Amino acid sequence: MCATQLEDLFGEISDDESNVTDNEHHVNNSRSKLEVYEHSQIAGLWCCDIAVPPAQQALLEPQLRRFFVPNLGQNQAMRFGQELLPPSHECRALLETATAMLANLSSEVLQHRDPAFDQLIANHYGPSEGIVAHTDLPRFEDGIVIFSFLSTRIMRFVMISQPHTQIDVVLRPGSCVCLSGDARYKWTHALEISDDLEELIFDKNTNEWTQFPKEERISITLRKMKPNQIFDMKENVYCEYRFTIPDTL
Ligand SMILES: O=C(O)CCC(=O)C(=O)O
Ligand SMILES: [Fe+2]
Repeated sequence: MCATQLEDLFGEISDDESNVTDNEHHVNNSRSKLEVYEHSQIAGLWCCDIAVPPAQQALLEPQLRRFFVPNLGQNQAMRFGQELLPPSHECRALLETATAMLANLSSEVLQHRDPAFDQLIANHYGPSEGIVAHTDLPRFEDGIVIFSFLSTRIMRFVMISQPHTQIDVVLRPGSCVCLSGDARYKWTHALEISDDLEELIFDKNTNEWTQFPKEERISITLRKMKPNQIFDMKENVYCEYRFTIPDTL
């Protein structure tokens, strides 16, 4: 997708790099004009702070909420195949952005895979909910894209070979990360499960710690299954990790 097409979908996308620190490996992704950078400490973690501009977040919110039935405790939904999201303008743009994130990866195969994604997991978190440390299952290809909505949360990455190496990545509403290579296979990722009502986040622009209230959060994770994996899904052996609400996986 070219820049103009993405701008048609999402409106004008800023090229302003002024609030980005020097130690991040920057890529001016000419294909999409998304401002994408590789995390300075986690190889293969590609970040985009403004993947979904605020106006589009507002339009997407009611569409994403349809994945969940909160009063039945249904806080997760999975989709497989070609129709992962509702056929709306905003959802199409979301998928295009996710696909554009793959363009940063070094593997040509990952950059051009078709379909780019055939599995979606939508997660709804309350303030005390999270997800335990895990790596995504080997049945998924490399190149996993996670969008964040509604509130800011910290995703903690831990290097598997050196568990004391822990890096907190701030996931703001409208941001997106792509896990590939080391970030996908050599680090676990988690969202803290605790009754704390706030999270402390280090703001690299001001060099100060800020407290963020933990609020409702929705994430959309897009992945591509490895060949011959769909059948296994039906055997209900999908996940090795659990939410705080039992029986969701
Ligand atoms: O909800 C998120 O931000 C992360 C979800 C995740 O890691 C997963 O479903 O494997
Ligand atoms: Fe994950």
